[in-house]
Amino acid sequence: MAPPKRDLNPSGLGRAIINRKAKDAKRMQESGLYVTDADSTSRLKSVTQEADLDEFLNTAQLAGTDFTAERRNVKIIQQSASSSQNPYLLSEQEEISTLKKHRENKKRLRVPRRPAWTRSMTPAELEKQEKTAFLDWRRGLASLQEEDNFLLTPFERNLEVWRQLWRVLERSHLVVQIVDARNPLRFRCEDLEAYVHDVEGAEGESGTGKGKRRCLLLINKADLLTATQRCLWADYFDQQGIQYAFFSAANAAAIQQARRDALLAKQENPNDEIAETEEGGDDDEEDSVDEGDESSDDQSDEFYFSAEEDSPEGQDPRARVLSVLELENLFERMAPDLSVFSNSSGKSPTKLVVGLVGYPNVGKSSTINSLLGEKKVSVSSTPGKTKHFQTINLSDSIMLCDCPGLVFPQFATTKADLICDGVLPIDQMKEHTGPVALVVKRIPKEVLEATYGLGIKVKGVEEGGDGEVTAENFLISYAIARGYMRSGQGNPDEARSARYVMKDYVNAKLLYCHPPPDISEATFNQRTHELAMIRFVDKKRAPVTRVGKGADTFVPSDVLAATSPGGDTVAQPQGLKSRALDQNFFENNSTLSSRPFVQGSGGLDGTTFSRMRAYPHQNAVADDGTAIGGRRARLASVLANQGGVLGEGKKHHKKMKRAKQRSGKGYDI
Ligand SMILES: Nc1nc2c(ncn2[C@@H]2O[C@H](COP(=O)(O)OP(=O)(O)OP(=O)(O)O)[C@@H](O)[C@H]2O)c(=O)[nH]1
Repeated sequence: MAPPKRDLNPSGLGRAIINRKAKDAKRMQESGLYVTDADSTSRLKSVTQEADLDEFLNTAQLAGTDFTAERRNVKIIQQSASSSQNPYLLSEQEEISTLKKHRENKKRLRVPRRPAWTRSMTPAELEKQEKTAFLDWRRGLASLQEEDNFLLTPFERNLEVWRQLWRVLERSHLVVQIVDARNPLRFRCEDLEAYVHDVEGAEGESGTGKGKRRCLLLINKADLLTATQRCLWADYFDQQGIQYAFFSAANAAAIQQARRDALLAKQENPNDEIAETEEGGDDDEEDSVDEGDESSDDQSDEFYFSAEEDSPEGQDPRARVLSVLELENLFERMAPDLSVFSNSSGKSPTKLVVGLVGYPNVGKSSTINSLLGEKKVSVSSTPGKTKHFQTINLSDSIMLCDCPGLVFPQFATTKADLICDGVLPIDQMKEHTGPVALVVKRIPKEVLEATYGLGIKVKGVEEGGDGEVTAENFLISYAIARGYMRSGQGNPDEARSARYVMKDYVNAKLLYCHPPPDISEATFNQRTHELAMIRFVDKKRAPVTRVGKGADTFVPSDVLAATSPGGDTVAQPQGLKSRALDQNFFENNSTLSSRPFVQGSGGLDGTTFSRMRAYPHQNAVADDGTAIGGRRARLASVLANQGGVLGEGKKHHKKMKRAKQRSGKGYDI
């Protein structure tokens, strides 16, 4: 008898393992991780946050040696004792002591230096030397983080990106550090300025220009500051002996666009008189819009302040927002003598090279585009768009050198702060209460309400609150006004709302500017908030508000809210009458309490709202509180549409049997 045939099932375990291995290898190749000889594009991927395993493997790879892994000790993070204090933020006292520690340890934060090299070195030797120096640098920062418990910015961890910076610095004669005007000190890297003075010449021209390079701090997005704020910053930078200039790439681009439009109109109607706009004119009027400009959903492209330009502060030349021509002239004025950069054969550079460096998203590409007067460098609101340094001829005498955006190693107080500054990406935000708590602390309630057309209910002392807006009650009001509900019980989706709010904050729709040290935050931002109120004065308010979290605390606006003189519906503290009304409503309509409140006319067909009818695909909760889903939910939705009732179990619905009808007599209905 022939032996039984072996089962040659091609989809067996062996094949599954092979497939999985092939897939994993492909994924790793595509992600640029776990490969030792990656191509140039994946090597240039900016790495600012690494998972523990990635960090471990990358360190091992940089070291190029054997390693032993040590299990880390578990750290227990204690929550703050005070209940009103957000555990993800620092208390006032903690913040003071943390900032003091930062000042004391400032010198330990360094930009990685390119090790000295000679032409006689082989590429392999050079590579090894750079990797070793880089690894030492990373070890120093790791000790700051782990042994001294400092929180650092998610600094760039890819050696290849730092190499780009080294090349830009070597080529440049003037290094322009671009910072965001809303928080210049967050984005200014002091050690970079120190490094610029140590940089040797390019391409092995050792010694050329060492100590001769110049630095300029370009405060971009200056349209977001008032003239008074710019003056206060000017005072601070003057005291510190820092060379600075205010610029607004957005304003410059808007002026250029207006000029192009005017030219186009002139070409179409040659007989029309068109007022010329002077580039680099003496007044700031041209780069301004009316304060009461129509509010829009994306205000990041607009520029804000104009009225103050006529004030004494507006006349202060130090606070002036430079035009494109003025900036170009400033580059030339600040340029060092180029003959000191002459190479070994005595040849001096013919063009001034201006290096532009800074954090991602501070507006380097926008600044270059405005200098060029046309789109040459792609601009994006996603940080890290510029990947490779580029050189661009600005004129016969100036060449620009654009560096990829780099997160420098700097101290931070909390992760929430880093999200607010746009340094940590919002889409990867895992905890939203900290950043939003900072937003509600920085932006007054009236401004939040005016910006979004909301009425935010705050808890008074008798309700267990402190009368201040919390992240939670702001997000709930926002979610309800926008209709952002979580599937399931229909509770407000705070996490989703937080993402939108944080994007508005980072894009300056919710505007807050950090003051120079020792200046009160509230005083510094007072005018900014007043202007925001003017901008959003006509915004309509949402007619719904809430008093607490969860379906059982949702109440219709007409029960809780009082109508303001302007006709808007705003929340008022609950009076006795309202409380009695509430009690009556919830106690006598207990079945209603498990239903979400929906603004407008009840159900989709104008009748009472039924989640089954509105969202038959979603999980639902039966009256007894048990979850119903899948087939049962679908069935329930059909029944609800037919006016039927969901029974106890499956059996009851097998056939629509005629059930015994009760007269209702004997029941107390
Ligand atoms: N309000 C205002 N927004 C600006 C200004 N300059 C740039 N922005 C905005 O800031 C964002 C980032 O601008 P980019 O020019 O792409 O920034 P970048 O520094 O080149 O970014 P990377 O390519 O990531 O390094 C964009 O949304 C710009 O519209 C400005 O002067 N004022």
